[in-house]
Amino acid sequence: MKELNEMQRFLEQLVPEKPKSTLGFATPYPTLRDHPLHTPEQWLEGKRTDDRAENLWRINDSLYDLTDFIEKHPGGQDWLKFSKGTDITEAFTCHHLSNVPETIVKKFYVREAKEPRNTPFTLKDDGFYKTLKSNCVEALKTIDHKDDKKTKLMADCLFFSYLLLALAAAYFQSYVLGFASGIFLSMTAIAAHNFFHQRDNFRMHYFDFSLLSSKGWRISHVLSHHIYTNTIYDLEISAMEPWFQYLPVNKHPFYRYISWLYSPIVYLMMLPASWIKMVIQFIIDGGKSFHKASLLPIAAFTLMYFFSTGSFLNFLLVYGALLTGLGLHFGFIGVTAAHHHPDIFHDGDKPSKEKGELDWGIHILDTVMDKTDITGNDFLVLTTFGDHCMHHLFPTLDHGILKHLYPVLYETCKQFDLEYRITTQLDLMIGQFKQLAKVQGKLQ
Ligand code: HEM
Repeated sequence: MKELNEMQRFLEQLVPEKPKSTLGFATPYPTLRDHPLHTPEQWLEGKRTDDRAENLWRINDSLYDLTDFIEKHPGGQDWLKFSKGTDITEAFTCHHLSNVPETIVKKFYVREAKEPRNTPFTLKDDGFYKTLKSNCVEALKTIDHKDDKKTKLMADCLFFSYLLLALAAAYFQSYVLGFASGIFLSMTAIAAHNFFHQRDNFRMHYFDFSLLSSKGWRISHVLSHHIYTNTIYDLEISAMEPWFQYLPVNKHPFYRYISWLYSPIVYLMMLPASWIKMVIQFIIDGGKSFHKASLLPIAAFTLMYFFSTGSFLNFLLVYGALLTGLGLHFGFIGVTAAHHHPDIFHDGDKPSKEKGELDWGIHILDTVMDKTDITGNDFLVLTTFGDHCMHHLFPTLDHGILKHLYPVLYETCKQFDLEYRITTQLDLMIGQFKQLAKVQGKLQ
């Protein structure tokens, strides 16, 4: 009995503390944030409840009915279907570099919103982000765009290398080849991330082979993580809880330090768990969120089995080696990409505010650190989430183009007296572990 009580006390201590935002969202705790499934669809459902968009699309304080534009949207239908009933101000501003969308959207104006926005972010015409954007648009006129062809070629080569290695692994029953194909699949998926940010294209579906979903990531990564980076509204933060707790709250030492040891296990489980959660979500919503691309990993699995020369059990072990290479590589590169370090803002830290307001672009500068040893190498940039600061600020720009815009970023930061930060991959790796152990927000 005494042992049972002690066990219960221990388990109670493991329940994570609810994080509090220091940014000032009007709805201080996101609806459905702690649902155990953490699916992208649930995140959207919570956002619809919190965003005060009155079942329409909200940009600043105006409401629009874009129903008739969904099928005409040049970026693809997903974006407008997903975002119905939400505030799309930041997403709308950072996804378009031309003025055309601003002109078109006026046709769909309905009325002003009843309540102020839920967000602490601003996007003023003379603020940092919009100034940077117009400087970048000017610079883009003189930039040679051939580098995006190189990016496409690299993504295609990575995909075919993964496929060849996977088939060879099945044919020769080789765990080493299986593991190597998993690493190539992870690099393919990271490269494909460049493409699901853009208008619909076939390369975005390379991502789906990794058991992750390009459609799901357009919500969890593009609409959640990119806009609400490192805040309580960032699904890439909440979906990792309780195992990885990056926000500075009171945490049990188990999560602070033992997470350093169990990290590789979480990396291994992350992708299969995400695929299973996606299937559960299909069941919950009666197939509404189903999309054909989620069958691609099954097709690849079947093709591998077709090439397999050994027993089914042996084939499963080879496939397990592929999943091991995939999970370890993707997990490690993902968590050390750019966002987790004690010097990087996490909700609970003191934000840098400009005249009491937080320009969204400044929030991105606060939550990203680039990597000195990656930048300048097109292949590494594409396969390790490199040039991440510019990518967050202009997500539809191809990764091959981003490097040309850094001089504009340095100049605009100087103009606004802001700091652009860059460090080494090793520092980010160590910093990620330190951030997991961090319990107190940096308030100075
Ligand atoms: C959640 C909000 C939105 C997102 C995430 C989004 C995303 C995108 C993306 C990814 C592209 C392709 C960009 C490229 O490949 O260069 C695009 C293009 C475009 N979108 Fe949207 N969009 C959104 C809302 C809207 C709205 C409300 C309108 C207008 C009513 C609009 C009009 C356009 C137009 C005209 C283009 C063609 C490119 C351009 O002229 O900039 N979008 N959008």
